[in-house]
Amino acid sequence: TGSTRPQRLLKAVQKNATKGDPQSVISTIDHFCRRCEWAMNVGDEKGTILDSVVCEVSPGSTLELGTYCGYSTVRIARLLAPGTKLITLEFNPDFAKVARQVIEFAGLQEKVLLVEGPSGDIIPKIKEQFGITTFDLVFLDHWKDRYLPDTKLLEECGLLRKGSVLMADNVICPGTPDYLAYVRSSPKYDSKYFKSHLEYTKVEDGLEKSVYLG
Ligand SMILES: O=C(NC/C=C/[C@H]1OC[C@H](O)[C@@H]1O)c1cc([N+](=O)[O-])cc(O)c1O
Ligand SMILES: [Mg+2]
Repeated sequence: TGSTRPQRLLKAVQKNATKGDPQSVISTIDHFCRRCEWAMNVGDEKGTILDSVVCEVSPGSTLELGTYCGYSTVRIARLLAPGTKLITLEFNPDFAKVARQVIEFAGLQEKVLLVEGPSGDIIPKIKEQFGITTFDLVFLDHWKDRYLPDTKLLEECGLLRKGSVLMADNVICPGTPDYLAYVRSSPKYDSKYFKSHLEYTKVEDGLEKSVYLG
């Protein structure tokens, strides 16, 4: 049977990027998505905004929801300080298989813990299983109807602290209306919209940065 898009994206990385060079992996994926096949990576325009927030927060502990092919995993992990880690959750085993290879090709496997399974099941186990107290940064990029329930779950599990930053992709396209209404109206959050475009297109999309106030 034929290959899948994630597999073709991985082949492009293995062929064109430089092993151990995260920037070349990022550039190769962006080129592949612009010139060959669109794929749902956060992309270079929103990625630059995400980079600036990662650098500002300089997180000791980071959670990513929705790994897909590992593009944003590489973007974030390349900016993390030595000794700090990123936990990324992916439900789809085929995506996880590709992502592991992309992350390894970038040479970032020591900074990344990829956990396969449904976020709703994994989040309540994170404290005990991975020795995390709270997350300094959370990047939400998984199923759009899971952003709100998983955010409430993070609160309930005591995984957020005063100042924890949530960065949410796709708040306009495909859209996460219930999540957006929640973080923009709740007194527990200070929320700000970074207007941009859907990856590799001219369609409006953006990132919502929400600081947990405790
Ligand atoms: O569904 C999106 N992301 C959620 C990913 C869902 C898949 O990955 C996690 C889960 O295994 C599921 O199979 C998405 C969709 C678009 N889009 O334009 O359709 C753009 C984006 O940036 C997106 O993150
Ligand atoms: Mg996305």
